[in-house]
Amino acid sequence: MSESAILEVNNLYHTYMEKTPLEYKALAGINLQVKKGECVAVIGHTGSGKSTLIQHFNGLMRPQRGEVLVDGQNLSDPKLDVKALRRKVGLVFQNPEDQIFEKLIGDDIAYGPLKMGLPLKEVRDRVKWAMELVGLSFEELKDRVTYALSGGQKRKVALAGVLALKPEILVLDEPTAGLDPFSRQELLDRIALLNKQEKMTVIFVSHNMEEVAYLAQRIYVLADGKNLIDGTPREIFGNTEILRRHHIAAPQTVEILAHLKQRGYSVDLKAFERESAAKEIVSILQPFRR
Ligand SMILES: Nc1ncnc2c1ncn2[C@@H]1O[C@H](COP(=O)(O)OP(=O)(O)OP(=O)(O)O)[C@@H](O)[C@H]1O
Repeated sequence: MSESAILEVNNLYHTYMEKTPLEYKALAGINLQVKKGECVAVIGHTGSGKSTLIQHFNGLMRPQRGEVLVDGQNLSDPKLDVKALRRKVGLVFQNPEDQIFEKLIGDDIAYGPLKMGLPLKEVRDRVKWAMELVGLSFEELKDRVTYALSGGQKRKVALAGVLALKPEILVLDEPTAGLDPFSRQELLDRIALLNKQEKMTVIFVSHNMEEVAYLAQRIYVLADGKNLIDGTPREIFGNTEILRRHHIAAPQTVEILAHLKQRGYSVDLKAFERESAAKEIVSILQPFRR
């Protein structure tokens, strides 16, 4: 394990339904390294293996070949303490319904901390902390039933349930899928806060390049269960050749800057962050003449 990596994947393979007519190679030699405190996005076309990969991070799937190391611990170790691993690596599924089991919101979020054997006072404090972190009012919502929640609220409850375990690494599969633009931005801001203020390492899967550009410090691009490329958002989104060759959708700002460049304007394609892109656009406007 390299010194600063909190999570490392070396040459990981996974084949579904092996040795049956439905055999499918979902991962075919993936390598990935995430440093403590980083926010990393995993992108790639549908079926490229993203969800299969991240389910290895908390021991939900075990390596068939290759290895996954979390904080130096090899997840193939037969003596692996899965409970301790799941406290360290919190995985929020694509579909929140898959991880909400209790009738009341407060009970659902308290489930993990109670299973950890924490004292009731600490459980209550954690539930309150996690709910407020994701923007759910503890007093108003703790006794409300989970089945009556909207899709966005369910997503927040599922996230709070994982956060209540205070994981060091937060893994999110399509965190904002199905949310309206306001709730999406709100949740992205909460995730950014967890990464920056709480120093949580964040790994997320997304098809939404605006959200990848907004959150990620580094991006891994997968295709057919293999690594295609990885780099900073500037390296990936600023390289139209890479984007075109690998059919990666670009954030809107990159599209606008690329159109301007095609028309002969001198703009920096790497300036894709909203404020930098706005500056690039303003810089090419003709001076105002009376
Ligand atoms: N339980 C399973 N049994 C058989 N094949 C599976 C199973 N789960 C996934 N696959 C296949 O493995 C491949 C990778 O699936 P995976 O869900 O990891 O892709 P993904 O990149 O997360 O896709 P998406 O972006 O659509 O969520 C897909 O072709 C999928 O059909």
